[in-house]
Amino acid sequence: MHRSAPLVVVMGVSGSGKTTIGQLLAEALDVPFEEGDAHHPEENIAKMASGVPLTDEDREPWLDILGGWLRDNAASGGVMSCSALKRSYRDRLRDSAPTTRFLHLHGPKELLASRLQDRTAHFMPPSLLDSQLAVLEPLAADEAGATLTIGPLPSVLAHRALVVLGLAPETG
Ligand SMILES: Nc1ncnc2c1ncn2[C@@H]1O[C@H](COP(=O)(O)OP(=O)(O)OP(=O)(O)O)[C@@H](O)[C@H]1O
Ligand SMILES: O=C(O)[C@H](O)[C@@H](O)[C@H](O)[C@H](O)CO
Repeated sequence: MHRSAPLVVVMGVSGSGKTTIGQLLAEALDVPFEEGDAHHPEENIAKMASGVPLTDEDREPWLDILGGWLRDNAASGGVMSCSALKRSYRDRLRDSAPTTRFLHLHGPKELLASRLQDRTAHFMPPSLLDSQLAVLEPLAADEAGATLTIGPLPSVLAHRALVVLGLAPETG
């Protein structure tokens, strides 16, 4: 059976595990992984590091760069981490790459906060979690993709991701 190349954006608020799960998923699919945060303009990183949330305008040029990466990798496949907090942001990415599927990593605030507290040497301060959660528009039923709750181990989540996204190897 013909299947189009897997093109996945792992989305969610800060600390939800986008990078961790995205890397494992890319490995399992044997496609490149791209860290969305690596494409933020320096001003965006400085803003977040100083404890100020990004605005729609701050995110626009960044989303366009990420959309370009998705477009360039649509034929061969890829996995990218990107918070993609709002529906309008995801629409913007889909405009560039219509076959994009989203994996939304979703979890309780307490768990997210404890992960951010434990994580050192990262520009994103735990204090921005509230603003991330306030802005988040969960993946809607009409958007291609799936949502996973983040409690289990990364390897378990990556395996579940393959299944819920319909990307697990066919059997039989
Ligand atoms: N399923 C998991 N179980 C336990 N710890 C996890 C899990 N997923 C991620 N972590 C840990 O939680 C922290 C946040 O994970 P990660 O950096 O992957 O999240 P992120 O969504 O990419 O964050 P950000 O967007 O802020 O960069 C890391 O220290 C990571 O090791
Ligand atoms: O849209 C945003 O506000 C940003 O992409 C953030 O989500 C961070 O870059 C990321 O979570 C790093 O911690």
